[in-house]
Amino acid sequence: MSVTAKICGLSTPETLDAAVRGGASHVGFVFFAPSPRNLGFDRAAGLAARVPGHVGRVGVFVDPDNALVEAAVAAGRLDVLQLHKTCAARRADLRARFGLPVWAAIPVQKRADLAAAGHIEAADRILYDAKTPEGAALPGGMGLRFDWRLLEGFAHPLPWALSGGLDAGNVAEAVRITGVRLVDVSSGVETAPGVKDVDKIAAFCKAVSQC
Ligand SMILES: O=C(O)c1ccccc1N[C@@H]1O[C@H](COP(=O)(O)O)[C@@H](O)[C@H]1O
Repeated sequence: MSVTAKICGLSTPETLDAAVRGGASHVGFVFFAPSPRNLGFDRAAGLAARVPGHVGRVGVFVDPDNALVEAAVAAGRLDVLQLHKTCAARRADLRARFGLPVWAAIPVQKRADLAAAGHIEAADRILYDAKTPEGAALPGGMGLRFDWRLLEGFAHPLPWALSGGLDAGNVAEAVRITGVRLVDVSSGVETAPGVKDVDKIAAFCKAVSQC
């Protein structure tokens, strides 16, 4: 079975096109004001229009209110809600309200963090992401990774994806260790926070295609 990629935090037509050209299965649009990748609705609409039908548009949110999600879903023509720091009750509400699948981010640093997956509710996919430091401005998108060996042999209760510190040079190892089939990258295809790079996107997609 092949491995697919989500390229997250896209904000320009050139880099979005590079992700599509590279064969990404998903593209990610961030709607979180403190992020250097935060998208305005007009820009999101322009990018969304370039995404072909076979590529999923994922909106990335941090405990969002309904108004934000409503505007983002409309502008970004979202297919998926990726929710960070959002409790199960709120995930259930958003899933029902917008009729979209929910990816629940689980921050991982140590084995005990995986317990959250065991009793996950109101999620269609788990996204195991590296835990960012206490007090960090972002719950993801900081290029941090966790020990992938924690996922070795883990009984995943749902479809799942892996993110956190992936790049073209390490994604094959992450796939080999964890067996993941959907990898998610942001910082690893950037030259600076929020600045995506066409060549790095191409290299990441190529590395994933060879897994
Ligand atoms: O990318 C962001 O700015 C961001 C903001 C708020 C929540 C999540 C965010 N990004 C997600 O973080 C992971 C991993 O990113 P990285 O490759 O380590 O930089 C990915 O799932 C992004 O969707």
